Amino acid sequence: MKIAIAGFGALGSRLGVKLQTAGHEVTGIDGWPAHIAAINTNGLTVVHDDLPPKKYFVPVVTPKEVTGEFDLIILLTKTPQLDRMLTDIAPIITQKTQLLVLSNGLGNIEVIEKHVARDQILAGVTLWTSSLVKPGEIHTTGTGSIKLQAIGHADAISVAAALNKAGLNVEITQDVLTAIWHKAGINSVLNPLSVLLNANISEFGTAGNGMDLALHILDEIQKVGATQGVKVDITGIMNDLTDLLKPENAGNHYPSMYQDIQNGKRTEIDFLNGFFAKIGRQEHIDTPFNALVTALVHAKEDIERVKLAKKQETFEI
Ligand SMILES: NC(=O)C1=CN([C@@H]2O[C@H](COP(=O)(O)OP(=O)(O)OC[C@H]3O[C@@H](n4cnc5c(N)ncnc54)[C@H](OP(=O)(O)O)[C@@H]3O)[C@@H](O)[C@H]2O)C=CC1
Ligand SMILES: CC(C)(CO)C(=O)C(=O)O
Repeated sequence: MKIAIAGFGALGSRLGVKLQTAGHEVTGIDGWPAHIAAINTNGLTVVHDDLPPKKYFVPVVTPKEVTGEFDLIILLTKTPQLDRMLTDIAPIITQKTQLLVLSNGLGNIEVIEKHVARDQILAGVTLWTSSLVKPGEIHTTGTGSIKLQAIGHADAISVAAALNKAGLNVEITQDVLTAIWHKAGINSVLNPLSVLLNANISEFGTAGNGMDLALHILDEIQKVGATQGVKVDITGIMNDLTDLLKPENAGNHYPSMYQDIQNGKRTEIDFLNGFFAKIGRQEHIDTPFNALVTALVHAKEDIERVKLAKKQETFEI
C-alpha cells in the first residue's frame, strides 16, 4: 500500500519504519527541518531498548513538497496541530485517499470532517510508544496495539490488514468513540502525572498513592462521559494502566506530554483533562482533579518555556 504519515515525529517515525519494513511504500510528512534533513541524509536511527541502534531510510518531505497519490494517510500530529496539517496537505488528498487518525485526545474526528468526507475517515487509538530524542533519532520500547473503526464507509478491513502485515496488532472495533474516551482516560492519568511527578510510566507505578490519584481523575471522567452518552469503564482503564507499567509494554516510556514539556512545546492537556473539566463545567459536574491537573500542566508549560528561552539566551552569549 502507498502510505503517507503526516506528522513524522516520535510515533509517526516508529510506525513508518514498521510499515516500510513490511513492504509498504512509506513517505513521511513533517515540518521540522533538522529532523527531515537528518533522516534524508543519514537515515532514521532507531534505538529499541538496549539493542544496538539501527538505521532506516524512509523519505521525509514537508507538506509543501509532498506530491503523488496515497492509498492511506496516517495522521500523527499532536492534536492542536491536526487542522493545520490537513490544510497543508490538502493538495494530495483525493476522493480515494483514506485518512486514519491515531493522535490522542478528544475532537480529532470533528476536525477531519471539516476537510474530507466521512467515508474517507478512520479513527483509532494506539498503545505503541516512541520518544524523539534528537533530530533523526527515536528511542522505542516494548510493544503496542491499535484499535480502529471506519467512521463512514472507509475500508477498515484492508487498512487493518495492511497495518497487521507490519505487526501493528490492529483490532477493528465497532465503538471507536468509547475506545477514544478510554484511551483519553489512560492519557489523562499518565501524561499529566508524568509531567507533574517527573516520572516515566513504571516510576509513576511506584508512587504509593498513584492509583488513588488515577481513580479520582477517572471518576470525574466517568461522570462527564455519562452526560455525553459514553460509558467509561474505570476497571478496564485501571487494568490497562497496570499493564502499561510493565517494562515489556510501556514502563520505560516517558509519555508524549512529558516530551512536549522537555521540548518547550504546548501540550495536549486541553484535549484530555482540560476537555473533561470544560464539559464538566457545562454539565454542572464537579471536576476538581481534572481542572487542577490542567491548570498545573499549563503552569508547567509556561515555566519550562521561560527556562528554555533563558538557556538559549545564555547559550547565545
Ligand atoms: N509518542 C508516543 O509515544 C505516543 C504518542 N501518541 C499520540 O500521537 C500523536 C503524535 O505524537 P508524537 O509522535 O509523540 O508527537 P511529535 O511532536 O513527536 O510528532 C508530531 C510531528 O508532526 C509535525 N507536524 C505537526 N504539524 C505539522 C504541520 N502542519 N506541518 C508539518 N509538520 C507538522 C511536528 O513537527 P513540529 O515539531 O515542527 O511541529 C512533529 O514532528 C499525539 O497525539 C500523541 O499524543 C499516542 C501514543 C503514544
Ligand atoms: C498512554 C501513552 C503513555 C502510551 O501509549 C501515550 O499515549 C502517550 O505517550 O501519549
